[in-house]
Amino acid sequence: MNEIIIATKNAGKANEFKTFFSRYSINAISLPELSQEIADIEETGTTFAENAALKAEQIAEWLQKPVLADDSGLVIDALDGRPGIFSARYAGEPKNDQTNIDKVLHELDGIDMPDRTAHFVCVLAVAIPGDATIFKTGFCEGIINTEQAGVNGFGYDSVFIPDGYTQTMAELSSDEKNRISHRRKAMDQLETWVQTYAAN
Ligand SMILES: O=P(O)(O)OP(=O)(O)OP(=O)(O)OC[C@H]1O[C@@H](n2cnc3c(O)ncnc32)[C@H](O)[C@@H]1O
Ligand SMILES: [Mg+2]
Repeated sequence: MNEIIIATKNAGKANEFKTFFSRYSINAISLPELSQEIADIEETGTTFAENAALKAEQIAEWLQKPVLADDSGLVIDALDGRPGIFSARYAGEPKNDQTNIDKVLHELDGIDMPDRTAHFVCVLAVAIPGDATIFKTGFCEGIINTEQAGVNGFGYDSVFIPDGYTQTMAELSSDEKNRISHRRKAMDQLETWVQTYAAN
């Protein structure tokens, strides 16, 4: 079976990519599954694209193989776009989904539903040794609930209600999330590349 390395240590993301790539009979392999230990890449960029490129290009260089990286995050309008590129570590080190959620809910305290609009962003970078890096972006619009609900997914899913739904992303099945998510939308943009890769 064809393989692709996914430059992530986030198990939630990795599982979503495994599902997406299984449609093309491609085995998506995340960093903790490799036999060699891969050091953390510092996400020093100022945009999702810069951080996605840092992750994909450094690991493609080390492994001399095509590598896909995902840099993603939650952009909340009432917080001037925060946590944005800082989503993973919004409440500081070590990164922790629950303390990040607590911080966001606290900062939105007193803000009514219509003003709690937000969107998830996913930027994918595909780095191929010797080639120009490819970038694709996807969005998922919604609102931040006043309380947490649901246990599926990861990150901020338990407080994010996608537009057109009454449940949080964490109350949706993984199939449903994978149909509407920012990550899925970005993967849809990458479809032509993935089809070519699968055929080789
Ligand atoms: O860098 P890698 O190793 O891929 O893992 P990470 O978790 O640090 O990933 P990012 O740097 O891209 O930060 C993304 C953060 O944005 C949030 N996030 C991204 N996609 C999400 C999703 O589908 N559902 C909920 N939260 C998400 C979540 O807090 C992630 O930790
Ligand atoms: Mg990260």
